[in-house]
Amino acid sequence: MIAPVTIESLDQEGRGVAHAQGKVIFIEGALPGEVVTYNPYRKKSNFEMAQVGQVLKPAYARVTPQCRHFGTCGGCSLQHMDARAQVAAKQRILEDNLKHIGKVESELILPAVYGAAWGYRYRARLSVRYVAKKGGVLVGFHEKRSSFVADMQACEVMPLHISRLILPLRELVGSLSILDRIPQIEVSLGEEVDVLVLRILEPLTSQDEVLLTAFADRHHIQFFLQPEGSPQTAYPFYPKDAPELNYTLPEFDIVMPFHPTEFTQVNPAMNRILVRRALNLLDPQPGERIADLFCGLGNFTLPIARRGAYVAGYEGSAAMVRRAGENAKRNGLARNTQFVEANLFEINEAWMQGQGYFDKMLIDPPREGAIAVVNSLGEGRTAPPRIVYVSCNPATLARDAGVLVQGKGYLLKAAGVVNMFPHTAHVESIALFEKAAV
Ligand SMILES: C[S@@+](CC[C@H](N)C(=O)[O-])C[C@H]1O[C@@H](n2cnc3c(N)ncnc32)[C@H](O)[C@@H]1O
Ligand code: SF4
Repeated sequence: MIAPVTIESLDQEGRGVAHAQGKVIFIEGALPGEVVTYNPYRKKSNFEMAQVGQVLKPAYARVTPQCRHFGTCGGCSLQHMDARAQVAAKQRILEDNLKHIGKVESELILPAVYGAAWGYRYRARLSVRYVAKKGGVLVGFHEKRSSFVADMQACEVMPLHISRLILPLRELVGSLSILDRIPQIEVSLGEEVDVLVLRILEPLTSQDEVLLTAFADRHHIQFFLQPEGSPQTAYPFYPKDAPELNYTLPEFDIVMPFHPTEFTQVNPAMNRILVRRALNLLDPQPGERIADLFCGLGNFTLPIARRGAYVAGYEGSAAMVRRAGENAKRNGLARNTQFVEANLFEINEAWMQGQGYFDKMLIDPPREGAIAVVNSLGEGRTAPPRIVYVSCNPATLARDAGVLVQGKGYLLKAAGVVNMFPHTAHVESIALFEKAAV
């Protein structure tokens, strides 16, 4: 029998970490401080992956998971932990990454930002699969460590009215002629309309169209269809005259229209707080020239411009660059913004110098981080005195922080987490860097 272990910490996937017989054991479902038994499902010479067995001494933070699919569905990994304790654990993950990967410490730890723990998820990519054995169609996230679609009936992290659509959607797809040719439904919720993008590998029949139309009317949603590979090709199917898909940032008087397959932050309530915090740290002033790198549809660019600064937004997707330009116009901010298409993973110092001097810079990269960006910053006066870095991956933030602090003469003034993805292991964080006085 395997001896019980004491859990020392949480890893980046939300697993408990313990040591036994010279190996590191990563245990799903175990929390720091707990004494547990475990069942290994993968054994290597220096580590094991395991599922929790018995919890012999539970942590104070242990709670009963709210969702009946927790444990099977791969969408959440921390529902057995109190939501506030999750944030504290994520803060620790951020600090540990900064210390061990970046070899830096933040002068100030920003208080963590909390929001609603349930019903926050306004974007989701649901897989669809016809499973004869289950007697019909499944619509849901993948099961943990598997390509099977979970037999989901409701989802607690999605808004209730959308969670309630899961069973009707299963029935709807099951009644279509192409029930085994619909691999995915993308959920994209706005303030005035809820969109479901149906990926279809074969054309619909006229009877299918009648069924979709009736479903949209009954449940007050808009269907988009995506017959080809590229998400940008998705087009409104029914109703064609639905209100536009958008989110708003009332504090900055901004309306942000978007296409249902374009990147937007999954948690719009938290996004408002994230933008406010980023702007407070950046403190843009009229007359300043600011860069917004990985700007997407202008989520930070337009609020910065609203404060009177001139902002250059840089983004890799041509469609998003177009969208950001349209959004700037729409909000009366075209005159103090410019958007540039650039692959920011492949820039160098000469490119950065060619963009001219920036007083400040905001960086919000994908999980890979922004190593080329930080390496491209000059060491002298050409580098912006202040950088706000928004990150969805503490490991790459820590790596880039190491370059900024050890290689480019910045100080890490503040860092903290924003609880953008409750019950998942994802950590959203924000950091402020300033040039050390010379
Ligand atoms: C985390 S999102 C942030 C978007 C935006 N700041 C927001 O808050 O909505 C990262 C953005 O980086 C863009 N991106 C991904 N790879 C890129 C690359 N190599 N060069 C430039 N932009 C890239 C994506 O298209 C996406 O818009
Ligand atoms: S993603 Fe939804 S269905 Fe899956 S465990 Fe989380 S709340 Fe439950």
